[in-house]
Amino acid sequence: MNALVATNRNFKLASRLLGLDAKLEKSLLIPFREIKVECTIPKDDGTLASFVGFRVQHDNARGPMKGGIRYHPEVDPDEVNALAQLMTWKTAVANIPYGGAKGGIGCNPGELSLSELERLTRVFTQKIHDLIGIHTDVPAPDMGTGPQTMAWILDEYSKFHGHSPAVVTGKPIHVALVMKLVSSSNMTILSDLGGSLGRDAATGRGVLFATEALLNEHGKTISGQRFVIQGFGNVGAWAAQLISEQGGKIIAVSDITGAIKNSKGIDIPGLLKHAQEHKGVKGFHGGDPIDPKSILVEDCDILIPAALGGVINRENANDIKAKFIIEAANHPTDPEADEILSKKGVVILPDIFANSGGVTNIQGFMWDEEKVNNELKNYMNRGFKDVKEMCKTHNCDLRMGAFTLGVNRVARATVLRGWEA
Ligand SMILES: NC(=O)C1=CN([C@@H]2O[C@H](COP(=O)(O)OP(=O)(O)OC[C@H]3O[C@@H](n4cnc5c(N)ncnc54)[C@H](OP(=O)(O)O)[C@@H]3O)[C@@H](O)[C@H]2O)C=CC1
Ligand SMILES: O=C(O)CCC(=O)C(=O)O
Repeated sequence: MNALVATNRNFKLASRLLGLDAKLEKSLLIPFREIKVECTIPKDDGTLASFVGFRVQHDNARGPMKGGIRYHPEVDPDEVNALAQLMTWKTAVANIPYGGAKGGIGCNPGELSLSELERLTRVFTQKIHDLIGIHTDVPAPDMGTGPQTMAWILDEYSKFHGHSPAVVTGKPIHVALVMKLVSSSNMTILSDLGGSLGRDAATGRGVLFATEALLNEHGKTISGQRFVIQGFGNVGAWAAQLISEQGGKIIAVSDITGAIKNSKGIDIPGLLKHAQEHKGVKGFHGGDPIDPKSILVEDCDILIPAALGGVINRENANDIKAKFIIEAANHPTDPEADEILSKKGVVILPDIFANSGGVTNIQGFMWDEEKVNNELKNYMNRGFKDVKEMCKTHNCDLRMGAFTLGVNRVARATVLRGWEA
């Protein structure tokens, strides 16, 4: 199902549960602004390459819009629209004073050199710089982008507006981190560009805290549970590392290069090293290769999709064996799959809560990492309690609990601000 159709459907279900006025519903659904720009760059060999970049600013009733920028071949306007809308509900679920936005460029970052990626990022920033900013819209990393991308945006934006470190979040902590030469274990507290300690791990750490909160409610702990993770990038790899540190057994992992399985539990630090050295999980000797297409239906307790959207759908929902699905990716589950899984008794922790750790990690105080992580845990626990409260009020599942929570908060802010021209 098209990502926007699916997201709109969930929004409308929540709107009906809340009894929102039809005109308010319509106003919440239409994005504040949609930007589409042409980005042409000279490639390293002197030829030209053209790409299309998008930024959809969905809603700013609760504060400046906020959301990642994705570099991926499948980026399309409907998907960016859906992801922007999800950001609006996500920031509201997290109860932070931000709205929602999302951006992306249709490109394959793996096929571009570092200098080509830098040129592309700078051209994109030139095209959108007057529409983003600390009080309007604050980008961050998403699939295919990271701290280095944010540093280039900061630099390009600052040429037009003066030094503006707060125009993006997810900035590098230290140049060595950008170059991926250090890991969190020996992370320095130097912050060359004002990056927040813990942001790199924040989404994965939020996934850990969200999983703990859910399991706790079911009388379980992370320790001893069998996990399968699709995607071994920023979110998937951090989630894997942190979950395995808590005694969770990661039995299968996949990325674009392939998938590996080890029923006794994969050595995650070993896999991280391998993936860095070989640009992917393929060829790791600590497990057996399996068909990446089967990763979502592997026998496990907890499935964590941490890559693309729409991967859990009516084609595979019936075959899923996990008892819990933690949506680290954005909109990994189609509404049709939601229905099938609900009938099977599978509990789904929805994206707009489960992966909100990244966007929650905004602070300008240069807190130490322990303080950042403690605050994140508090936010995630509070969020889970709030979502459960809405489930009780509206007699609904966790996805609708999160949607009604987010939509209600945004609707209230919208009504309070009014429409007078
Ligand atoms: N970064 C963040 O802070 C946040 C991200 N998210 C969401 O989490 C998800 C992952 O984002 P992030 O970790 O940042 O992205 P990354 O680009 O860092 O990692 C994505 C991972 O998914 C893998 N992948 C891509 N396509 C496939 C596929 N078809 N099958 C299996 N694996 C695949 C990639 O493989 P390879 O590297 O080999 O291409 C990579 O391992 C996205 O849905 C994103 O929107 C949500 C909240 C915040
Ligand atoms: O940190 C942010 O602003 C948003 C991260 C993001 O894109 C997401 O949560 O999907």
